[in-house]
Amino acid sequence: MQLLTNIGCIWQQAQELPALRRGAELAQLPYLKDAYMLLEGDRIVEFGPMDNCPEKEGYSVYDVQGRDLFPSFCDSHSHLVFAAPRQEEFVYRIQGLSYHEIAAKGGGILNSAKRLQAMPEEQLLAEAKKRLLALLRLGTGALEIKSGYGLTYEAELKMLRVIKALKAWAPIPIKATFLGAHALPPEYKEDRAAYMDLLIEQLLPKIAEEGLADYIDVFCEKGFFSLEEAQRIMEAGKAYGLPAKIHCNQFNSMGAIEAAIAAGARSVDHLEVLNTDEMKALGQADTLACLLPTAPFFLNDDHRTPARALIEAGAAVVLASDYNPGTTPSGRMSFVCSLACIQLRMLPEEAINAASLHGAYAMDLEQELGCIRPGARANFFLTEALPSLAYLPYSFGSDLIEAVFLNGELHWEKQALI
Ligand SMILES: N=CN[C@@H](CCC(=O)O)C(=O)O
Ligand SMILES: [Zn+2]
Repeated sequence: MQLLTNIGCIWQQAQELPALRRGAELAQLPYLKDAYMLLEGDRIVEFGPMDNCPEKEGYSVYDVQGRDLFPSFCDSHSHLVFAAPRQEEFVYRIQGLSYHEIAAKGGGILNSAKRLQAMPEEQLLAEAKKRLLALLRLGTGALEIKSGYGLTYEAELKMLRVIKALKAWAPIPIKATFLGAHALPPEYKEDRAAYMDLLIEQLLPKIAEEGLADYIDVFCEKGFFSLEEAQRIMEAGKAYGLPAKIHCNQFNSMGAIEAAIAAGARSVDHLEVLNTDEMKALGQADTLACLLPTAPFFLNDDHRTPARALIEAGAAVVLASDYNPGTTPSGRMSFVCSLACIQLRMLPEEAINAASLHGAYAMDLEQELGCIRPGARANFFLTEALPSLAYLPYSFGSDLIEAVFLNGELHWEKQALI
Protein backbone atom coordinates (compact mmCIF):
# COMPACT_ATOMS: atom_id res chain seq x y z
CA MET A 1 0.00 0.00 0.00
CA GLN A 2 1.18 3.46 -0.81
CA LEU A 3 0.65 6.51 1.38
CA LEU A 4 0.74 9.99 -0.10
CA THR A 5 1.32 12.63 2.55
CA ASN A 6 1.22 16.44 2.69
CA ILE A 7 -1.02 16.98 -0.32
CA GLY A 8 -1.57 20.75 -0.60
CA CYS A 9 -5.08 20.28 -1.93
CA ILE A 10 -7.06 17.45 -3.51
CA TRP A 11 -9.29 19.00 -6.15
CA GLN A 12 -12.40 17.28 -7.48
CA GLN A 13 -12.84 14.82 -4.62
CA ALA A 14 -15.91 12.94 -3.42
CA GLN A 15 -16.84 9.93 -1.31
CA GLU A 16 -19.57 8.85 -3.76
CA LEU A 17 -19.78 9.18 -7.54
CA PRO A 18 -21.09 12.69 -8.26
CA ALA A 19 -23.90 13.06 -10.78
CA LEU A 20 -23.36 15.23 -13.84
CA ARG A 21 -23.10 18.87 -12.76
CA ARG A 22 -25.51 21.11 -14.59
CA GLY A 23 -26.33 24.81 -14.36
CA ALA A 24 -24.95 26.55 -11.27
CA GLU A 25 -23.66 23.20 -9.94
CA LEU A 26 -21.02 23.10 -12.65
CA ALA A 27 -19.13 25.76 -10.68
CA GLN A 28 -18.88 23.43 -7.66
CA LEU A 29 -15.53 21.68 -7.42
CA PRO A 30 -15.22 20.01 -4.01
CA TYR A 31 -11.71 20.10 -2.58
CA LEU A 32 -9.81 19.05 0.53
CA LYS A 33 -6.77 20.97 1.75
CA ASP A 34 -3.77 19.51 3.57
CA ALA A 35 -4.59 15.88 2.94
CA TYR A 36 -3.24 12.33 2.76
CA MET A 37 -4.26 9.59 0.38
CA LEU A 38 -3.90 5.82 0.55
CA LEU A 39 -3.52 3.67 -2.58
CA GLU A 40 -3.65 -0.08 -3.00
CA GLY A 41 -2.66 -1.56 -6.34
CA ASP A 42 -4.23 0.61 -9.02
CA ARG A 43 -7.00 1.97 -6.77
CA ILE A 44 -7.59 4.83 -4.36
CA VAL A 45 -8.49 3.37 -0.98
CA GLU A 46 -9.16 6.45 1.11
CA PHE A 47 -8.11 10.04 1.71
CA GLY A 48 -8.66 12.59 4.39
CA PRO A 49 -7.15 15.49 6.34
CA MET A 50 -3.45 15.13 7.28
CA ASP A 51 -4.55 15.24 10.93
CA ASN A 52 -6.06 11.78 10.41
CA CYS A 53 -3.13 10.40 8.42
CA PRO A 54 -2.39 6.75 9.31
CA GLU A 55 0.96 5.83 10.88
CA LYS A 56 3.58 5.44 8.15
CA GLU A 57 4.85 2.00 9.22
CA GLY A 58 4.22 -0.66 6.59
CA TYR A 59 3.43 1.79 3.83
CA SER A 60 5.58 3.02 1.01
CA VAL A 61 5.43 6.77 1.54
CA TYR A 62 5.45 9.49 -1.13
CA ASP A 63 5.68 13.00 0.29
CA VAL A 64 3.72 15.32 -2.01
CA GLN A 65 5.38 18.34 -0.33
CA GLY A 66 2.39 20.63 -0.49
CA ARG A 67 1.73 20.25 -4.19
CA ASP A 68 -1.84 20.12 -5.53
CA LEU A 69 -3.51 16.94 -6.76
CA PHE A 70 -6.06 16.64 -9.58
CA PRO A 71 -7.76 13.62 -11.15
CA SER A 72 -6.35 12.96 -14.61
CA PHE A 73 -7.97 14.75 -17.51
CA CYS A 74 -10.43 12.55 -19.37
CA ASP A 75 -10.13 13.58 -23.00
CA SER A 76 -13.21 12.25 -24.77
CA HIS A 77 -12.55 13.49 -28.32
CA SER A 78 -9.33 12.93 -30.24
CA HIS A 79 -7.99 11.88 -33.63
CA LEU A 80 -4.65 10.75 -32.20
CA VAL A 81 -3.92 8.18 -34.92
CA PHE A 82 -2.74 9.97 -38.05
CA ALA A 83 0.08 9.69 -40.54
CA ALA A 84 1.44 13.21 -40.85
CA PRO A 85 1.03 16.77 -39.63
CA ARG A 86 -0.58 19.33 -41.99
CA GLN A 87 1.42 22.48 -41.41
CA GLU A 88 1.07 23.49 -45.09
CA GLU A 89 -2.64 24.09 -44.48
CA PHE A 90 -1.71 26.25 -41.55
CA VAL A 91 0.09 28.48 -44.05
CA TYR A 92 -2.88 28.38 -46.51
CA ARG A 93 -5.03 29.70 -43.72
CA ILE A 94 -2.59 32.49 -42.98
CA GLN A 95 -2.89 33.31 -46.67
CA GLY A 96 -6.65 33.57 -46.31
CA LEU A 97 -8.17 30.20 -47.31
CA SER A 98 -11.04 28.84 -45.25
CA TYR A 99 -11.45 25.30 -43.83
CA HIS A 100 -13.99 24.48 -46.54
CA GLU A 101 -11.79 25.94 -49.31
CA ILE A 102 -8.82 23.87 -48.14
CA ALA A 103 -11.00 20.77 -47.99
CA ALA A 104 -12.32 21.45 -51.52
CA LYS A 105 -8.70 21.64 -52.78
CA GLY A 106 -8.10 18.06 -51.56
CA GLY A 107 -6.56 19.24 -48.32
CA GLY A 108 -8.06 18.64 -44.94
CA ILE A 109 -9.37 15.23 -44.01
CA LEU A 110 -8.81 13.81 -47.51
CA ASN A 111 -5.16 14.84 -47.34
CA SER A 112 -4.80 12.96 -44.04
CA ALA A 113 -6.58 9.95 -45.53
CA LYS A 114 -4.23 9.74 -48.51
CA ARG A 115 -1.22 9.73 -46.24
CA LEU A 116 -2.69 7.27 -43.77
CA GLN A 117 -3.69 4.83 -46.50
CA ALA A 118 -0.04 4.72 -47.60
CA MET A 119 1.44 4.19 -44.14
CA PRO A 120 2.04 0.67 -42.79
CA GLU A 121 0.12 -0.29 -39.67
CA GLU A 122 3.26 -0.72 -37.54
CA GLN A 123 4.49 2.77 -38.36
CA LEU A 124 1.10 4.31 -37.60
CA LEU A 125 1.11 2.53 -34.27
CA ALA A 126 4.65 3.65 -33.45
CA GLU A 127 3.79 7.30 -34.20
CA ALA A 128 0.60 7.14 -32.16
CA LYS A 129 2.48 5.63 -29.21
CA LYS A 130 4.87 8.58 -29.17
CA ARG A 131 1.99 11.05 -29.15
CA LEU A 132 0.23 9.14 -26.42
CA LEU A 133 3.30 9.07 -24.19
CA ALA A 134 3.58 12.83 -24.57
CA LEU A 135 -0.08 13.22 -23.56
CA LEU A 136 0.39 11.18 -20.39
CA ARG A 137 2.89 13.76 -19.14
CA LEU A 138 0.32 16.47 -19.79
CA GLY A 139 -2.11 14.87 -17.37
CA THR A 140 -4.36 12.88 -19.68
CA GLY A 141 -5.48 9.70 -17.94
CA ALA A 142 -8.19 8.44 -20.31
CA LEU A 143 -8.60 9.04 -24.02
CA GLU A 144 -11.08 8.49 -26.83
CA ILE A 145 -9.58 8.00 -30.30
CA LYS A 146 -11.45 8.08 -33.61
CA SER A 147 -10.88 6.44 -36.95
CA GLY A 148 -11.86 8.55 -39.97
CA TYR A 149 -8.57 9.11 -41.73
CA GLY A 150 -8.85 5.76 -43.49
CA LEU A 151 -11.98 6.20 -45.62
CA THR A 152 -11.54 2.83 -47.36
CA TYR A 153 -12.50 -0.60 -46.09
CA GLU A 154 -8.89 -1.58 -45.46
CA ALA A 155 -7.64 1.72 -44.11
CA GLU A 156 -10.53 2.22 -41.65
CA LEU A 157 -9.89 -1.27 -40.29
CA LYS A 158 -6.17 -0.52 -40.14
CA MET A 159 -6.83 2.58 -38.05
CA LEU A 160 -9.17 0.77 -35.71
CA ARG A 161 -6.69 -2.06 -35.28
CA VAL A 162 -4.03 0.49 -34.37
CA ILE A 163 -6.40 1.88 -31.73
CA LYS A 164 -7.03 -1.66 -30.47
CA ALA A 165 -3.27 -2.18 -30.15
CA LEU A 166 -2.98 1.12 -28.28
CA LYS A 167 -5.70 -0.03 -25.87
CA ALA A 168 -3.69 -3.14 -25.05
CA TRP A 169 -0.42 -1.22 -24.70
CA ALA A 170 -1.36 2.03 -22.98
CA PRO A 171 -1.44 2.42 -19.19
CA ILE A 172 -4.71 4.37 -19.48
CA PRO A 173 -8.23 3.43 -20.64
CA ILE A 174 -8.82 4.16 -24.32
CA LYS A 175 -12.15 4.16 -26.16
CA ALA A 176 -12.40 3.67 -29.92
CA THR A 177 -14.86 5.45 -32.18
CA PHE A 178 -15.66 4.46 -35.77
CA LEU A 179 -15.72 7.63 -37.88
CA GLY A 180 -15.86 6.26 -41.41
CA ALA A 181 -18.31 9.09 -42.18
CA HIS A 182 -15.68 11.78 -41.70
CA ALA A 183 -15.42 12.90 -45.35
CA LEU A 184 -16.65 11.54 -48.65
CA PRO A 185 -13.75 9.96 -50.59
CA PRO A 186 -13.45 11.57 -54.07
CA GLU A 187 -14.05 8.26 -55.84
CA TYR A 188 -17.59 8.23 -54.36
CA LYS A 189 -18.39 11.80 -55.40
CA GLU A 190 -21.03 10.68 -57.87
CA ASP A 191 -22.34 7.88 -55.69
CA ARG A 192 -22.70 8.85 -52.05
CA ALA A 193 -25.07 5.96 -51.47
CA ALA A 194 -22.32 3.47 -52.32
CA TYR A 195 -20.05 4.94 -49.66
CA MET A 196 -22.86 4.85 -47.09
CA ASP A 197 -23.37 1.19 -48.00
CA LEU A 198 -19.66 0.48 -47.59
CA LEU A 199 -19.80 1.97 -44.10
CA ILE A 200 -23.04 0.39 -42.99
CA GLU A 201 -23.22 -2.90 -44.84
CA GLN A 202 -19.57 -3.88 -44.99
CA LEU A 203 -17.48 -2.05 -42.40
CA LEU A 204 -19.86 -1.98 -39.46
CA PRO A 205 -20.45 -5.75 -39.33
CA LYS A 206 -16.72 -6.39 -39.58
CA ILE A 207 -15.95 -3.83 -36.87
CA ALA A 208 -18.55 -5.35 -34.60
CA GLU A 209 -17.26 -8.86 -35.28
CA GLU A 210 -13.70 -7.88 -34.33
CA GLY A 211 -14.82 -5.66 -31.42
CA LEU A 212 -12.96 -2.69 -32.87
CA ALA A 213 -15.19 0.17 -31.75
CA ASP A 214 -17.05 1.42 -28.69
CA TYR A 215 -18.87 4.32 -30.40
CA ILE A 216 -19.89 5.54 -33.84
CA ASP A 217 -19.39 9.05 -35.21
CA VAL A 218 -20.32 11.12 -38.28
CA PHE A 219 -19.27 14.61 -39.36
CA CYS A 220 -22.64 16.26 -40.00
CA GLU A 221 -21.70 19.43 -41.85
CA LYS A 222 -22.18 21.15 -45.21
CA GLY A 223 -19.82 19.53 -47.71
CA PHE A 224 -19.46 16.43 -45.54
CA PHE A 225 -22.52 14.40 -44.40
CA SER A 226 -26.17 15.45 -44.41
CA LEU A 227 -28.63 15.20 -41.54
CA GLU A 228 -30.30 12.19 -43.17
CA GLU A 229 -26.97 10.45 -43.61
CA ALA A 230 -26.04 11.21 -40.02
CA GLN A 231 -29.34 9.73 -38.85
CA ARG A 232 -28.69 6.55 -40.86
CA ILE A 233 -25.21 6.22 -39.41
CA MET A 234 -26.44 6.69 -35.83
CA GLU A 235 -29.24 4.15 -36.28
CA ALA A 236 -26.90 1.63 -37.89
CA GLY A 237 -24.41 2.05 -35.04
CA LYS A 238 -27.17 1.52 -32.52
CA ALA A 239 -28.12 -1.76 -34.17
CA TYR A 240 -24.56 -2.95 -33.49
CA GLY A 241 -24.52 -1.64 -29.92
CA LEU A 242 -22.41 1.42 -30.70
CA PRO A 243 -23.78 4.64 -29.17
CA ALA A 244 -23.14 7.81 -31.16
CA LYS A 245 -20.71 10.60 -30.40
CA ILE A 246 -21.00 12.92 -33.35
CA HIS A 247 -19.31 15.95 -34.90
CA CYS A 248 -21.90 18.66 -35.50
CA ASN A 249 -22.59 22.39 -35.36
CA GLN A 250 -18.94 23.19 -36.08
CA PHE A 251 -19.76 25.68 -38.83
CA ASN A 252 -23.49 25.17 -39.48
CA SER A 253 -26.54 24.09 -37.56
CA MET A 254 -28.25 21.32 -39.57
CA GLY A 255 -30.63 19.70 -37.09
CA ALA A 256 -28.09 17.12 -35.94
CA ILE A 257 -28.41 17.90 -32.24
CA GLU A 258 -32.10 17.05 -32.06
CA ALA A 259 -31.45 13.94 -34.16
CA ALA A 260 -28.57 12.85 -31.93
CA ILE A 261 -30.66 13.31 -28.79
CA ALA A 262 -33.47 11.30 -30.38
CA ALA A 263 -30.96 8.57 -31.27
CA GLY A 264 -29.72 8.46 -27.65
CA ALA A 265 -26.24 9.75 -28.55
CA ARG A 266 -23.68 9.85 -25.74
CA SER A 267 -22.41 13.24 -26.87
CA VAL A 268 -22.59 15.90 -29.54
CA ASP A 269 -19.20 17.46 -30.13
CA HIS A 270 -17.93 20.86 -31.41
CA LEU A 271 -21.06 23.06 -31.04
CA GLU A 272 -19.40 26.29 -32.09
CA VAL A 273 -22.70 27.28 -33.76
CA LEU A 274 -25.75 26.85 -31.54
CA ASN A 275 -29.26 28.26 -31.54
CA THR A 276 -31.54 28.73 -28.55
CA ASP A 277 -33.70 25.69 -29.30
CA GLU A 278 -30.65 23.46 -29.53
CA MET A 279 -29.34 24.73 -26.19
CA LYS A 280 -32.73 24.17 -24.61
CA ALA A 281 -32.85 20.64 -26.00
CA LEU A 282 -29.39 19.87 -24.62
CA GLY A 283 -30.44 21.29 -21.26
CA GLN A 284 -33.05 18.56 -20.97
CA ALA A 285 -31.12 15.73 -22.59
CA ASP A 286 -28.87 12.94 -21.35
CA THR A 287 -26.68 13.58 -24.40
CA LEU A 288 -23.57 15.49 -23.31
CA ALA A 289 -22.44 18.73 -24.96
CA CYS A 290 -18.75 18.38 -25.74
CA LEU A 291 -16.91 21.63 -26.47
CA LEU A 292 -13.60 21.73 -28.34
CA PRO A 293 -12.38 25.32 -27.95
CA THR A 294 -8.89 24.71 -29.32
CA ALA A 295 -10.30 23.90 -32.80
CA PRO A 296 -11.82 27.32 -33.59
CA PHE A 297 -8.86 28.95 -31.83
CA PHE A 298 -6.39 27.21 -34.13
CA LEU A 299 -8.58 27.85 -37.21
CA ASN A 300 -8.95 31.47 -36.10
CA ASP A 301 -12.65 30.91 -36.66
CA ASP A 302 -14.99 33.50 -35.22
CA HIS A 303 -17.63 30.97 -34.18
CA ARG A 304 -17.40 30.39 -30.46
CA THR A 305 -19.66 28.18 -28.42
CA PRO A 306 -22.04 30.29 -26.30
CA ALA A 307 -20.92 28.28 -23.29
CA ARG A 308 -22.52 30.55 -20.68
CA ALA A 309 -25.95 30.25 -22.26
CA LEU A 310 -25.44 26.51 -22.74
CA ILE A 311 -24.57 26.05 -19.06
CA GLU A 312 -27.50 28.21 -18.01
CA ALA A 313 -29.77 26.08 -20.20
CA GLY A 314 -28.68 23.10 -18.06
CA ALA A 315 -26.58 21.18 -20.59
CA ALA A 316 -24.00 18.70 -19.32
CA VAL A 317 -20.86 20.36 -20.65
CA VAL A 318 -17.67 18.45 -21.48
CA LEU A 319 -14.31 19.80 -22.62
CA ALA A 320 -12.04 17.77 -24.90
CA SER A 321 -8.97 18.38 -27.03
CA ASP A 322 -9.97 17.29 -30.56
CA TYR A 323 -6.25 16.53 -31.03
CA ASN A 324 -5.85 16.10 -34.81
CA PRO A 325 -3.39 17.18 -37.53
CA GLY A 326 -5.77 19.66 -39.18
CA THR A 327 -7.66 21.76 -36.68
CA THR A 328 -5.90 21.10 -33.34
CA PRO A 329 -2.35 19.79 -33.40
CA SER A 330 -2.26 19.61 -29.62
CA GLY A 331 -3.75 17.43 -26.92
CA ARG A 332 -2.80 19.66 -24.04
CA MET A 333 -5.91 19.60 -21.86
CA SER A 334 -4.67 22.30 -19.52
CA PHE A 335 -4.65 24.67 -22.49
CA VAL A 336 -8.16 23.50 -23.47
CA CYS A 337 -9.23 24.55 -19.95
CA SER A 338 -7.45 27.90 -20.28
CA LEU A 339 -9.17 28.65 -23.59
CA ALA A 340 -12.54 27.62 -22.18
CA CYS A 341 -12.01 30.22 -19.46
CA ILE A 342 -10.56 32.92 -21.70
CA GLN A 343 -12.79 32.64 -24.75
CA LEU A 344 -15.91 30.82 -23.55
CA ARG A 345 -16.05 32.56 -20.16
CA MET A 346 -16.19 29.32 -18.23
CA LEU A 347 -15.07 29.56 -14.61
CA PRO A 348 -11.97 27.55 -13.64
CA GLU A 349 -14.13 25.18 -11.55
CA GLU A 350 -16.48 24.67 -14.51
CA ALA A 351 -13.58 23.94 -16.85
CA ILE A 352 -12.06 21.32 -14.52
CA ASN A 353 -15.43 19.63 -14.03
CA ALA A 354 -15.95 19.53 -17.79
CA ALA A 355 -12.47 18.16 -18.48
CA SER A 356 -12.42 15.53 -15.75
CA LEU A 357 -15.73 14.29 -14.33
CA HIS A 358 -17.79 15.02 -17.43
CA GLY A 359 -15.04 13.77 -19.75
CA ALA A 360 -15.23 10.46 -17.91
CA TYR A 361 -19.01 10.37 -18.32
CA ALA A 362 -18.59 11.10 -22.05
CA MET A 363 -16.57 7.86 -22.35
CA ASP A 364 -18.73 5.84 -19.92
CA LEU A 365 -15.76 5.71 -17.56
CA GLU A 366 -17.30 7.64 -14.67
CA GLN A 367 -17.26 4.57 -12.41
CA GLU A 368 -13.48 4.63 -12.31
CA LEU A 369 -12.22 7.99 -13.46
CA GLY A 370 -13.01 11.69 -13.44
CA CYS A 371 -12.81 12.36 -9.73
CA ILE A 372 -10.75 11.37 -6.68
CA ARG A 373 -12.94 8.86 -4.89
CA PRO A 374 -12.44 5.68 -2.82
CA GLY A 375 -12.47 2.75 -5.22
CA ALA A 376 -11.61 4.85 -8.26
CA ARG A 377 -8.61 4.08 -10.42
CA ALA A 378 -5.59 6.01 -9.12
CA ASN A 379 -4.91 8.16 -12.19
CA PHE A 380 -4.02 11.69 -11.12
CA PHE A 381 -1.43 14.40 -11.47
CA LEU A 382 0.39 16.74 -9.14
CA THR A 383 0.96 20.39 -9.95
CA GLU A 384 3.26 22.83 -8.25
CA ALA A 385 1.62 24.29 -5.14
CA LEU A 386 -1.11 26.56 -6.53
CA PRO A 387 -2.05 29.87 -4.88
CA SER A 388 -5.63 29.13 -6.02
CA LEU A 389 -7.47 26.97 -8.54
CA ALA A 390 -7.63 29.84 -11.03
CA TYR A 391 -3.84 29.83 -11.23
CA LEU A 392 -4.00 26.63 -13.30
CA PRO A 393 -5.98 27.94 -16.33
CA TYR A 394 -4.49 31.42 -15.80
CA SER A 395 -0.98 30.05 -16.38
CA PHE A 396 -1.73 29.07 -19.98
CA GLY A 397 1.17 27.46 -21.78
CA SER A 398 3.10 26.83 -18.56
CA ASP A 399 4.00 23.37 -17.40
CA LEU A 400 2.57 23.30 -13.90
CA ILE A 401 2.25 19.51 -13.89
CA GLU A 402 5.14 18.05 -11.91
CA ALA A 403 4.22 14.39 -11.54
CA VAL A 404 1.79 11.89 -13.00
CA PHE A 405 0.42 8.79 -11.27
CA LEU A 406 -1.25 6.10 -13.37
CA ASN A 407 -2.82 2.95 -11.95
CA GLY A 408 -1.42 3.83 -8.54
CA GLU A 409 2.18 4.11 -9.75
CA LEU A 410 4.38 7.12 -10.26
CA HIS A 411 4.52 7.23 -14.07
CA TRP A 412 6.55 10.40 -14.54
CA GLU A 413 8.08 13.12 -12.44
CA LYS A 414 9.63 16.37 -13.57
CA GLN A 415 13.34 16.52 -12.92
CA ALA A 416 14.66 19.51 -11.03
CA LEU A 417 16.56 21.81 -13.40
CA ILE A 418 19.44 22.32 -11.03
N1 LIG B 1 -14.36 18.46 -38.01
C1 LIG B 1 -14.07 17.35 -38.31
N2 LIG B 1 -13.02 16.63 -37.89
C2 LIG B 1 -11.88 17.14 -37.19
C3 LIG B 1 -10.92 17.79 -38.07
C4 LIG B 1 -10.35 16.85 -38.98
C5 LIG B 1 -9.30 17.41 -39.88
O1 LIG B 1 -9.36 18.56 -40.33
O2 LIG B 1 -8.40 16.63 -40.12
C6 LIG B 1 -12.31 18.06 -36.07
O3 LIG B 1 -13.03 17.57 -35.21
O4 LIG B 1 -11.95 19.23 -36.01
ZN1 LIG C 1 -12.93 15.89 -34.10
